[in-house]
Formats: sequence, C-alpha cells, structure tokens
Amino acid sequence: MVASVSKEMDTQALWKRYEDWLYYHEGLGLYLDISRMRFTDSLVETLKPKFEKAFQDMAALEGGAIANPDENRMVGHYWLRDPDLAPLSLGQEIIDTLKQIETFVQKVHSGEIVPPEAPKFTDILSIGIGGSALGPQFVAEALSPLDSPMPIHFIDNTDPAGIDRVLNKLGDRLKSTLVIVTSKSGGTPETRNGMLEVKHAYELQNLNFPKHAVAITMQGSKLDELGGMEGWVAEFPMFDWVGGRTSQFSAVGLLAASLQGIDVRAILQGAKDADSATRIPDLKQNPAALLALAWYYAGNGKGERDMVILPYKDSLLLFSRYLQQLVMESLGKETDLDGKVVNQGIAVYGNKGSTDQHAYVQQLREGVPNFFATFIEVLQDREGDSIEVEPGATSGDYLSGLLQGTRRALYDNRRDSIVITIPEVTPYTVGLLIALYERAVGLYASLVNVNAYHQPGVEAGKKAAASVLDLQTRAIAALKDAGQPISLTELAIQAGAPDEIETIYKILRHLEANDRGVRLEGDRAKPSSLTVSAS
Ligand SMILES: O=P(O)(O)OC[C@H]1O[C@H](O)[C@H](O)[C@@H](O)[C@@H]1O
Repeated sequence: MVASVSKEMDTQALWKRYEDWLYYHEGLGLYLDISRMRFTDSLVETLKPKFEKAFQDMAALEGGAIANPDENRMVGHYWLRDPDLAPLSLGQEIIDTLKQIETFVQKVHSGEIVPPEAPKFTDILSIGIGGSALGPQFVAEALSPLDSPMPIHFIDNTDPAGIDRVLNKLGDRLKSTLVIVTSKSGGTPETRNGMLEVKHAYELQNLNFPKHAVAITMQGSKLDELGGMEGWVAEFPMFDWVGGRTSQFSAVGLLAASLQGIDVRAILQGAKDADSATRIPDLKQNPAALLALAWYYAGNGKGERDMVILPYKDSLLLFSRYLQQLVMESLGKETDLDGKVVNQGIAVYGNKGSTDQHAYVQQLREGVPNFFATFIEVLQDREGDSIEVEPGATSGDYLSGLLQGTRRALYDNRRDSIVITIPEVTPYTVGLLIALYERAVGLYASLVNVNAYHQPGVEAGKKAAASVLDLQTRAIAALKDAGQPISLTELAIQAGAPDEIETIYKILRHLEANDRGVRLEGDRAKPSSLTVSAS
C-alpha cells in the first residue's frame, strides 16, 4: 500500500516535471522532453552564466567572428540557410551557388546536360569521406524517394572490395552515371583513390570519365585544378568558412539531394526556422540549449556518459552515424581554448528502435550505466492507413509503445533519456534536426570551453599512414636490392628503419596476400623467424 502511494506520487511528480521542462515549437512541430534527465534546479542555476557566455559566443560566431581560432577561420554554416546573416559578400556567394545547383540539376533532369554515351544521366555516384559523405548519406536514406529521378550510390572509403561492390552494382549504368567527387581540401587520399579507381573503371569501358565528373571543392585545391584541367562537367564551391561536418547545407549536401529529387529549399527552410528557435538566448525557450544542458548534466560536463541515439524510424537509421562525426569530431578535444589539457568529448552511438531493443538495449537497461539515451520519435506512422495487427493495435502503435516502454524501463532503472518528437520525416524536419544538433554542439562546446570547429587529432592518423606507405616503398626497394631471401631484421636495417620491424612485417604480409611480389617463409606464429624474398 505504502509503495503504491509513493509510486503514485512519483508519477505525479514526473508528470509535473514533464510539463515543466517540455519544449514545444508550433511552427517546427517539434517537442523536446528532457524531463527524464535527473538534473536539479541548482545545476541549472550554476550553469546560467555559462549559458549566457555560450549565447554570446554563438552570436559572435554568427556575426562573423574568427570562431575557429586555430585555423583562423570564420564559422559560417548558419549563413548557408540564411544568407542575409552572412558578412561581406558571402551571402551573395551562397545565393549564387544555390542558383547554380538548381540550374544544373534542372538541366540534368531535363536531359540538357547528358553523358556522351547515353541519352540521360540515370544514377549518381558520390565519392567522398567524413563530412563529405555522412550528410548526403543520411539525407539520402531519410528522404530519397522510391521513384527518385537519380538514385545515389556512395564510395566513402579506400576499400578495393567496397569500391568493386558499388561499381558492380552500377554495371552497365556507369555510362549514364554522374560522378560527384566531394572534398573540401581536395587532397584527401581516400577520396582521391576512389576517384582514380572509378576513372579507371570508366576507361576500361571506353567511357569519357571527365564528361561524367563533377567536383565539389575549395577553389585552388588539387581537385579544383584536376577538374579544370580535364574539363569536368561542372564544379561547385566549398567555402573556406564551412567545416566538412557542417556542410550539409552547402553544395555538398544540396547538389546530391536535389539530383535525387529531394526538396532542398524545404530542407533549408527547416534549418533556418530551427536556427531562429535556437538563437533565443533563454535556456527554457531554446531547444538546442536544453539539449546542451542535458548533455552537460549527463556527463558532468566531461563526457562521462555516452550519447545513445535511438530513432524509432527506419529512415532515420543513419542519424546516429551522422551525429557521431558532428559531436565527436567537434567536441573530442585534448585541450580547451585556454590550452589546458581537458580530454573532452561525448561518445555517440546508436542504430534504431525498436530493432536495438533486441540487441544491446539489454546492456543499457541492466549493465554499465555509462550512457544516456536520446529517443527520436516520429508521430506519423506512415502515409495512408494501417491494418490492425491485433484488435485495436497497428504496427505503428507497437513502435510507439516500444519507445515509451523502453524509456520507462530505462528510467525505472535510473538510466536517463531525452525524447525528441517530430511530426513526420520530411525535408523540413530533417533540416531542422541537423540544425538543432549543430547548434547544440556549438553551445555545448562553449559550456566546456573547446574549439568545436577544428580536428587536430585526425591529422595524427593521416601522418602515420603516410609514413607506413613511405616505409613500404623503402622496404620493397631494399628487398629488390637484396636479391635473395633475408630476415625481417635485416630487411628493416636495409630499409633504414631498424625500429620498424613490426610495421615492415605487416606491410609484407599484406603485400604477400595480394600477390604483390613478396614471399614469406618460416613459422608464421613466430614472425621473427620469417625470411622474406621477392617472388
Ligand atoms: O572534404 P575533405 O577535405 O576531403 O575532408 C573529409 C574529412 O576528412 C578529414 O579527415 C576531416 O577529419 C573531416 O572533418 C573531413 O570531413
């Protein structure tokens, strides 16, 4: 009896907390519920000055401040959906680029721009990685219509088998495929490799690659030069002041979406309206600030809890992967803006509900409590009516019930969660979701005092990879010079890298597996016993 009274009181208190913290925006059709994050009023009070600073930082950023000091760059992704905000003549560049995209797409769709070897372009092949892939992939998965005028395919890696899979799928349609090569820097090796592999595939079929190729890159980049030299079909600009992971509303996202027949003006409008809502310098009136508060609470301002993204809608499957880059590349930083070592970040993962309830949600409910969940709820089940799968209940009712049930089951076991609710998945709501998270990341970065707009850590892996490839060249040369089987130790000495035996061993093992003129002999369980020869 006592237990049930106290449960009743809990329910009442929770309902009140729900109403107190519920954010709703009529124009956006957006609800945000952070009531199941157990922060206290005193935390909110403590964070007030930090939020005031965060709002000021964001206003300065939108006003054209050098918000990315390490790279001495402005940060202008908010201008992409509201060019009037952009300083100097940048607004005009944004407007011109959008017009250029729309004109190009219209000409491709109408058959005014055609490939030399086919009556029309039928498919898109997008080559790019990271920020030059994840946005277009997420948007395609969420919004590409079944009867799209041009379905899209992606190469986002330097995996030869992965590239073959995409090329095989395209098969004969390569001759009617428009290839978009996207790289802001124009020098990312994976993208360069993908482009060269695809070009080779075109040449094997005697197809004129440049007449199928479009570049999206910064002026003056290697890709820009190559496209110009080879006479590619078109080129669209990437702006210095837009980072890859926030480039969905630049040509990077808009060209691919528009070619697929997705309403890009509606995407931009959704983002612009979300920006208006998230610009308000008042915590309770600002959904991005509320998200940032919830993240701060969850991880103690230090990312101590992971962000699990659970959209209960198949078409939003790639949202977590998209957010993984946006959040982790923006917030995962060794030092703060004062140069202090802070090792910040929030780990992001997730897939979709209710699917994940049959997999890792077991651990979320009962295992290590090192996360908070974010449910993305979509009110509309489908277009049209649903059958009843049992009296009075549809498949969509199940999905909705499973979301509510999981939220409750987690909360009952002291696991926190956020719920973001949108009416349906449309270009408008996808635009708003991206903009909402872009702003939340920006605000949170201010709260924890990190630069959200650079990625120095990514460089370390790239440099190490370059040195491995350099070592490969030297090892192959040394092997040829040796002219007879030699030990790995000897080869490392001959290659001028006596400290790199392990790396050399792995290079050789890989070359051998791919019939690249290397043979290893000896006990493979004891690599130090191996001798290597040219085969
Ligand atoms: O567009 P790109 O210059 O080719 O860059 C592609 C990606 O690679 C880099 O390593 C960065 O970490 C990402 O932020 C970027 O989006």
